[in-house]
Amino acid sequence: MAQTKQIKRVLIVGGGSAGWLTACVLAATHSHEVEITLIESANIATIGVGEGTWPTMRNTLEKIGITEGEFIQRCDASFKQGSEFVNWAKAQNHSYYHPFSLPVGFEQDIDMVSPWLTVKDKVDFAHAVSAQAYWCDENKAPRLPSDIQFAGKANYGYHLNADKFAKLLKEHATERLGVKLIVDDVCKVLGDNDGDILAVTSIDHGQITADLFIDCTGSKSLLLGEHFKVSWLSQKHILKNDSAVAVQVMHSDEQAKIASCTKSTAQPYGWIWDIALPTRRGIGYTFASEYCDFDTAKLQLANYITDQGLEAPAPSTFKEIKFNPGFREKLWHNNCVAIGMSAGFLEPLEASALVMIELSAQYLIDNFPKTHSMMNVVANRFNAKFVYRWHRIIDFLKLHYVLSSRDDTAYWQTMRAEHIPQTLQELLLLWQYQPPKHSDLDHIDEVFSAASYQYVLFGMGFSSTLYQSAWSDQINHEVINTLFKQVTQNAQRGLGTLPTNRDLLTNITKFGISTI
Ligand SMILES: Cc1cc2nc3c(=O)[nH]c(=O)nc-3n(C[C@H](O)[C@H](O)[C@H](O)COP(=O)(O)OP(=O)(O)OC[C@H]3O[C@@H](n4cnc5c(N)ncnc54)[C@H](O)[C@@H]3O)c2cc1C
Repeated sequence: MAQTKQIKRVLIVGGGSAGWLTACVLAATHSHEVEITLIESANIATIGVGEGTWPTMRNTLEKIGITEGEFIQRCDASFKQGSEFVNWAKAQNHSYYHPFSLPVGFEQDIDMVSPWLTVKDKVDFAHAVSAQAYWCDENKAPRLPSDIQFAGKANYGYHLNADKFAKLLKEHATERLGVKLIVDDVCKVLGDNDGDILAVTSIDHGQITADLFIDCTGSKSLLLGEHFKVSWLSQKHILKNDSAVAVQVMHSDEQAKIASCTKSTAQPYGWIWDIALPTRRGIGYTFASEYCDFDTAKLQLANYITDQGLEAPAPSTFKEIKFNPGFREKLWHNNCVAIGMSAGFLEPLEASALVMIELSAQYLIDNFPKTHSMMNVVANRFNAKFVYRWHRIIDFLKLHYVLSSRDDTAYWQTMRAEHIPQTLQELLLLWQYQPPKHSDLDHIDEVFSAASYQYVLFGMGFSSTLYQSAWSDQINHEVINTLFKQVTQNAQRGLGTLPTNRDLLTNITKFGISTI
């Protein structure tokens, strides 16, 4: 392709959450300058899981023009305020929150960790620094019925039905944003003389040409993986989970509580996610096949479900999923960029996959290549940024295992002790002397901020006697005590005024959400 050739036609291959989210984001901002086509197969299923989002999804929905009311109603969605981790630090009677809102004082760079350590036996870290922890205890929604769309009393994301979400995005992209849809199977990828992709060949539509190709074909990665042979960097030595069983479970009754955080409960060979939607719960066990087979995992999952007072569904409805945790050595090669599972996937912990799709799509629209020569520069910068991000996600996920004192199986012993990335080892050493702060991480737009590290570190029971001297010498006690008090006052106010997730969602079904 000539270096000055303009990029006018984009072909997105694959219509899962990655394909349709990317199509919407791109079309909402660039449809006047580029023609956007998406090809999806009617025969190859989407992965059909991925039901927890980050708060970034509010911004994404607003940007692409889907109202919050429509999204909630169409996707069977509920409000998510963070994650609860049960029995990760030890095998029994332990839980902590990683809420989405920042710890009080964090934005002002006030160290709340050192003073909290002096009272840590009375209150856990999340409840000391975030009202959101109290609201999660009571399954509260993060917003009032009168709040305008996408606004709330705390930072929040969503739980959703993945199939319904992809359907809504598809409808929005094709009916409102002008994305052209081709339903067909891609059977071949054709290269040109410069090594770029010239076209994909599909069974019924023949050759489909474009200037830029976006590989959203999931773990198949037809373009970047199969055609360009860009290596998959497996991270299984660090994060051993490579399998999952997922199932949909009915609520015990129509008025059952809808938890406002993802509940992640550690198991002998992995962990179980539990996501409550208005009509059902999505529950699954992700585990390491090196230590556990599907039958054992299904049994442990069924036990979890019945322990929750729910009826275990028929064994035939348990969906088996296999994946190889990792990411591609490059995410953008020549005129092809991979977004979604084709680019990478580590494991469901902390729901970092959809947000990587949102970040990739955002980067693409912020730096949309106008010509082929610009594309080379954008590709290099994209690769540097996203390879860095994959490494930081690995660090953060590994942190959850490294800090565990579970000793019940070889799985936990290995996950805790082996193959800890050097960057994480250094941070853990640093944090023995000082609590995590913004400047400990290299980028201003880190996927996981120092606040998230604080929640997980201190939720898991990490402690240091070295911080306390700093607190007693330097910190203004009055300011700190006022901030701690602010948290409990805010928590009490919210407990008195915020509806439960269930009540708010019922209200939204009847009255919608104000858009102005
Ligand atoms: C167990 C598990 C739990 C997860 N939980 C979460 C979570 O809570 N939060 C989160 O953010 N993420 C989660 N994820 C990740 C999330 O599911 C994915 O990132 C997301 O669904 C995007 O998938 P995708 O669109 O890349 O791939 P897919 O959904 O697999 O879509 C691939 C698309 O490519 C099409 N395709 C493939 N081959 C061809 C062909 N030859 N021709 C035409 N089309 C083709 C398919 O038809 C399909 O439309 C989870 C993943 C797993 C495995």
